[in-house]
Amino acid sequence: MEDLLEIKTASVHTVPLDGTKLPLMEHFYTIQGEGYHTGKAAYFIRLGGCDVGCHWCDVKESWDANLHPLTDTDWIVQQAEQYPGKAVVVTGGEPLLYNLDYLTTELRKRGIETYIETSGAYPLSGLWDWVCLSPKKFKSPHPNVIPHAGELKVIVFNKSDFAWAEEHAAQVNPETRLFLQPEWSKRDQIMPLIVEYVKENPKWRISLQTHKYLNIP
Ligand SMILES: C[S@@+](CC[C@H](N)C(=O)[O-])C[C@H]1O[C@@H](n2cnc3c(N)ncnc32)[C@H](O)[C@@H]1O
Ligand SMILES: Nc1nc2[nH]cc(C(=O)O)c2c(=O)[nH]1
Ligand code: SF4
Ligand SMILES: [Mg+2]
Repeated sequence: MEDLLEIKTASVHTVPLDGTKLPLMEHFYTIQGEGYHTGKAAYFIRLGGCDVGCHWCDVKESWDANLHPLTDTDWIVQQAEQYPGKAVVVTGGEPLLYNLDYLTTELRKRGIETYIETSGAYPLSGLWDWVCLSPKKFKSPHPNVIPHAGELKVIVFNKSDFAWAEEHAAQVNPETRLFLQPEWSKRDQIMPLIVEYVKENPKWRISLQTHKYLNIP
């Protein structure tokens, strides 16, 4: 019994606040599938841990940070450096749970552009060339993230999400690019509504999860 308890206790991460270690779920070089940078080669860093609780989340395996090994940030940066595409997408889970200053500083020193996918549920850390803010009903975005959004990418699960998208569009900068992305499991029902909505409200663009159609990570 005691052994078990010890193992359980030892598996709970204490993530250093200086960002020199991060819980890494997976990392892969692929094509950005969504949003403004769709089609661009990028190295993805997926950090474990999220408490936002979107019922339709397509990476629920990321939620428990303790399942994902605490990894030296220097090692992560070394992996990113090996690829010809000089852009990194930091995602999760919710990457803003962690201090991303060290990770992004080290990436930038090596001439790598830094992009983040975030719900904005926690304050912004890190130096970013592009912030994709995808706000959620389940935990509102932190006010310090909103002005940094290069793009606002709202997931449309039902009709009421259009009005909700407009509420957030009213809060971002006038230059922030606006995207509506169908929730994957509802795409067949929702896509025709998004098409009609964008034709009537052309400040919005459609974002599709193109990597899922291409069968790539
Ligand atoms: C898995 S999340 C991780 C980053 C961050 N937690 C967030 O939600 O922005 C990456 C992107 O996938 C989107 N996403 C997650 N589940 C989805 C689904 N079922 N259909 C469409 N987009 C989804 C999120 O809104 C976000 O833009
Ligand atoms: N190819 C590809 N593009 C993506 N854009 C955002 C993703 C994410 O899960 O954050 C993602 C992803 O998982 N794969
Ligand atoms: S905030 Fe992102 S990672 Fe967290 S549950 Fe929602 S979609 Fe999934
Ligand atoms: Mg994804």
